[in-house]
Amino acid sequence: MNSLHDVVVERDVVSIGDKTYPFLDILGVRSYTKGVEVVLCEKPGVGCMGGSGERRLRSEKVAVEDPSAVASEVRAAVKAATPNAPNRVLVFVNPSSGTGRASKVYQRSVKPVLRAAGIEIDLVVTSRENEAFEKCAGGFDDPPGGILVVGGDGTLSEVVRGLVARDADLLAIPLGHAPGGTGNACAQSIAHQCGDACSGVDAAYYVAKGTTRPLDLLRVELADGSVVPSFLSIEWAIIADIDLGSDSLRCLGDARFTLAAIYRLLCLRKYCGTLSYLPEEEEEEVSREKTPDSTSFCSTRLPPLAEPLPDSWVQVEATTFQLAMALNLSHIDATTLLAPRARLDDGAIHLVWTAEGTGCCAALNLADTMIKFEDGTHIDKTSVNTIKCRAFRLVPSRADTSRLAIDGEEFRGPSASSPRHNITTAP
Ligand SMILES: Nc1ncnc2c1ncn2[C@@H]1O[C@H](COP(=O)(O)OP(=O)(O)OP(=O)(O)O)[C@@H](O)[C@H]1O
Repeated sequence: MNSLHDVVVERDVVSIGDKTYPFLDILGVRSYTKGVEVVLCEKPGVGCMGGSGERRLRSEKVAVEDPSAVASEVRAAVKAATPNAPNRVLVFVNPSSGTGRASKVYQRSVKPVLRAAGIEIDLVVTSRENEAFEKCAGGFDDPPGGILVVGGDGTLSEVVRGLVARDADLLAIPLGHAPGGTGNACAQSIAHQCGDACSGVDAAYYVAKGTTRPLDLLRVELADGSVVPSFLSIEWAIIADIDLGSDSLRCLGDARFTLAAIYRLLCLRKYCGTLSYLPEEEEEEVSREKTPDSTSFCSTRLPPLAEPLPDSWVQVEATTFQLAMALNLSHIDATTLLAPRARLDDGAIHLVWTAEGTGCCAALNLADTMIKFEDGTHIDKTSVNTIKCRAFRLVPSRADTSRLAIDGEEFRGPSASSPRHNITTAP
């Protein structure tokens, strides 16, 4: 039997000898004396087509007459089936993420997948805060075919901000997030929407295959005139206090959020300000000033912060809040499904707020709301308001000392003067 008979290429599958594999499951193939070894990355039990279990790496040997000819033919067929697969990927590993979890995820899951796919790895193990930001903001002589963050949302946020600071066109480089942090909201939201497992192997697999999905980016204008990109969330009120206030408990992993939530519920406070939004159907107002030759992130315009909002905006009646946050993605960590209807590229901001009072009843109701975050059923409660909008403006009252987090990182505005935040989507 010659090599041509050893390989039969069809639309979605390739047969080697007496074995048949979907192209999408094959990461690589190498020849040895008596045959070829096929490296596969499959969903357990069901091949590449279904199931939500974590993908697994395995290899299989198949005896063939002309191993090197068969290996080259299969490689060429796989390449043709995945034309966007990158040759080189920049990988950021934050060794401090998730109390050291990221380094293990890189060694055990990410590196073996990228290596098996024959992808060159430019590895940056961050040694301090802002290193990923500076590396991306510095630009690339030879831009990588993809960037994979092995860490948490904070490291991913540094990469996004760095790319935007350098040149918003760099956002065209595919980004991946291998969950190595504490919250891993981005990886979890992608897995939730795609019906996949939230795992390092899955994230590396999609980067290796060049499989992408568009993701909206929010443009946040702060009172000091700065503009910050956001892919995940804008937190204010109790959630910001829980998230930022538990930073010193990072060593506890996920448990830090539970402890901080209990403390905040026991010492419930009011958060004062005004919240206005541009309803989802008012799309034109945000998009009409986009110029055709620049990216939407840079060109989207909102009413200046010093100016009143047009009539098409809706002002929320309440002026004291407990919960008030905006989501671009469904999750804010692995188990908090705050915006169950959010899709990666729906062009909408999902606002969630409650405006109860203080005291025991309010605390118990809020505790019940937070328990329901796990499966997203909080949106069925009458005390929880959820709105899909195109843009919103948050103006904390002058006396309000609430913290503001963008993608989980604290941003301090010049709160003494005019603490306003103007936020829009740039899908
Ligand atoms: N070597 C390092 N030592 C300490 N901090 C670092 C280092 N490298 C990066 N950082 C900083 O660590 C911060 C937190 O990292 P990251 O968000 O990845 O992990 P996490 O907080 O555990 O996860 P999550 O944000 O998903 O909850 C980042 O904002 C980054 O600036």
